[in-house]
Amino acid sequence: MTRPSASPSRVPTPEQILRAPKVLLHDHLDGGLRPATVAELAAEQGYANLPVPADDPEALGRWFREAADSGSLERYLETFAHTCAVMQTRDALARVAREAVLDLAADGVVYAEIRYAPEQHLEGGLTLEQVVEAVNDGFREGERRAAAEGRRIRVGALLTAMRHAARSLEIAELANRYRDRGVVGFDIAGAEAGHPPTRHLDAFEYLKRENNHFTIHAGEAFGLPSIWQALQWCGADRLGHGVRIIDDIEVDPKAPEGARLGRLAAYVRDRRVPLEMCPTSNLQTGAAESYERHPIGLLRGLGFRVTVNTDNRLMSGTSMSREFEELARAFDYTLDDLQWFTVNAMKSAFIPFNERLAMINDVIKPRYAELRSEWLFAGESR
Ligand SMILES: O=c1[nH]cnc2c1ncn2[C@@H]1O[C@H](CO)[C@@H](O)[C@H]1O
Ligand SMILES: [Zn+2]
Repeated sequence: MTRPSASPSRVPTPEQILRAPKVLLHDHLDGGLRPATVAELAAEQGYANLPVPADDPEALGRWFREAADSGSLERYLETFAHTCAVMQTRDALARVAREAVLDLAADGVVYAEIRYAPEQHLEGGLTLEQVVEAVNDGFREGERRAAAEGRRIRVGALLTAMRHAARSLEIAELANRYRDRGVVGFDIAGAEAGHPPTRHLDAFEYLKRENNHFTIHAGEAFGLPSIWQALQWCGADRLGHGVRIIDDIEVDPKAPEGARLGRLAAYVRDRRVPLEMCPTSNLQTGAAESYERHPIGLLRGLGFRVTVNTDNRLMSGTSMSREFEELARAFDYTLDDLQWFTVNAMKSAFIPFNERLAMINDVIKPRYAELRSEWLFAGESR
């Protein structure tokens, strides 16, 4: 049935996108600092290696975006040395965590899983446990303050192990110890080429025995073998990025669906494996050429369980709203499409099923319905 007014099927305005409830599954704590916070923490702590003088946060923000805009994941990752450097104390970690929650809430995010690697925050003498507790405290404080401002948001932590290092089992155990205390799952990140996920099999097998959840960065800088290992050897619940699954899909207008799926792509789609896609980040690391040519358009059309994410808000100068705006512009997405991405993300979250369902039915759908019905009252129908 076509709708009586063109409005609901139009590309939503930035203001509508901002107000739409959003769900974020892939966001790095050490990739989402406010530039001014990086500058202030550096000044406070006497960190002298910032690439730009600490009294110019705007230039600092620009530096992060430009340095990350490198065309390679390895160079992109070098910028994290500066954010991690100023996140080595309890107070700094709690502050960064609190601000992340407030920034997401202000952007209309209602549920987020934020990840970080505890092993990268030990230089100031904190233990792994103290790192997790500092971040948890910051998240809870952020939730309280956001609620006091009328923006309710729920946040869970994902503990990341660095794939080039050898602490993944230890971090998996840490995630398991804190699983009912703010931590909802586990991840591995870092340079992909040369560091296959199977190096960390003991960590994944441990988490499976504990009935815990994990996602794996795979199919970003490296292709199908990485995705295949993450799913079939490691047993990942979700894929971080996963964009290279496109290599197993052949576009063919004569095929029934307009494309032919290889065995792995078919498995990913048919098993409803959630793909945590991060379009802007992919443009920066060279994993995609442009928004218009980003694989998300094809994958959404083929019914993969695609979600939209920010990855690193500082390095990509982005937000959930910005990612949605770019995609809406590139693919003519309507509020229905944005709701579809959002429901996909909520279905794929690592919190209990009843809570995911309540978020979908009692928060996400009613608010999208409200947004979709606004045209009725805008005078356009008369
Ligand atoms: O897109 C990415 N691919 C792989 N690793 C990443 C990406 N973004 C951030 N990190 C890595 O994850 C660590 C913990 O948050 C960051 O310090 C960074 O090294
Ligand atoms: Zn990432």
